Amino acid sequence: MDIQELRAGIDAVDNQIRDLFTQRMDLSSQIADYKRSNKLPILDRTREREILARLTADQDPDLANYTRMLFKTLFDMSRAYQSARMGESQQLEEQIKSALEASPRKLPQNVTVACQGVEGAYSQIACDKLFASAGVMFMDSFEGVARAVGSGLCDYGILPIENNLYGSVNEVYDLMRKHSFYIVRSIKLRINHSLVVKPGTTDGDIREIFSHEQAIGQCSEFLKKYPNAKVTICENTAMAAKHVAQSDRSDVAAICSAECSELYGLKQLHRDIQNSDNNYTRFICIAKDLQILEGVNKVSILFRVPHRPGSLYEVLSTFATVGVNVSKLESRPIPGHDFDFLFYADVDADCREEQTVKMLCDLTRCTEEMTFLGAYSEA
Ligand SMILES: C=C(O[C@@H]1C=C(C(=O)O)C=C[C@H]1O)C(=O)O
Repeated sequence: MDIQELRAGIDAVDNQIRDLFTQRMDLSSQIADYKRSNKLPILDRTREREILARLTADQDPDLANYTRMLFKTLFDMSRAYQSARMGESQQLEEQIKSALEASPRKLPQNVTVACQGVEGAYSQIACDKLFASAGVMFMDSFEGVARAVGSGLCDYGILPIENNLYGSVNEVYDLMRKHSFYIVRSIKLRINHSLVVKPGTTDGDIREIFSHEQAIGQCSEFLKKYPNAKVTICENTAMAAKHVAQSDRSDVAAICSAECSELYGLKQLHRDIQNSDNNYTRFICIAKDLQILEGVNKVSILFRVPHRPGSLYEVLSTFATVGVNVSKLESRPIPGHDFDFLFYADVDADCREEQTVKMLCDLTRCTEEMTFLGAYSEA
């Protein structure tokens, strides 16, 4: 057969592919309508896997790889079509616009704020800096804080998100996907830790040291001076201090703040024991509904991109196109999904600007999943 005939064959096949593609996209769009009415997510990975398995089952293995590539691209396009149909980006735009009109200018003061731990926790110190006269409710866990805000029990919640020496508080990042809340403010707190004991306990007595794992990590150099002491992780530094204060033992110590030491009647045996003086923890203040307060200059999002070359690049280039700096990019594995990751990004952008809203809408189109976590300023 000569090349002209072969190409005529390809043209005929292409016409069929084009018509079948149109038909497929039309069906996909109808599925989008069904999903919208039934509140179902766009992505159905199980269904996609089933399609790939069925189509490649009796194919030559070499060709099966190409079939997989072709259909993964078709799925991407089909989901993008569904998301445009469902108006995800339009919903986001409207949500931001109505929050800009309805939000208070500043954080209201006579409110209830959920903090993890007990009196004296660093979260409470962060809370005191943000709210002059808030009622604080202490929760057992970070998840408890997220739940208290989600259920409306508390107006706001404070959660630690990262430390510049020890890194991210992974549990809090994981909560952002599990619970629905928005970041409305963030605050950077300088952290100075002390080794505290009950009055009378001396360095030579110490056999066990209690603290939160972040504080233990931040004081790892100092802890080398106590090779014989067991290090025990607690939920919170304030809980560690309370535990030491209430213990009958005189061979225990805690790592916590100076404020906490005073609160529980303990003695600071050593101050400023963190590995570096440049030790900061960022806390986020969360609310159930989106609130965009005055002076916002940061935006946080959570997203997932498909497993194909260039998909993360596409997201990053969306930021680059509008000249937006990415101040943090974190990835977290998705529980139950092998080697599937979620990305969390903090970007320096002003949500009151049209181009930021447009950028966020563009992101809903080039990601498989994208959640707007809030627009806020950092103190
Ligand atoms: C069309 C659907 O939505 C998505 C797209 C799919 C496709 O194009 O075949 C399959 C699964 C979903 O991720 C569907 O749920 O069937």
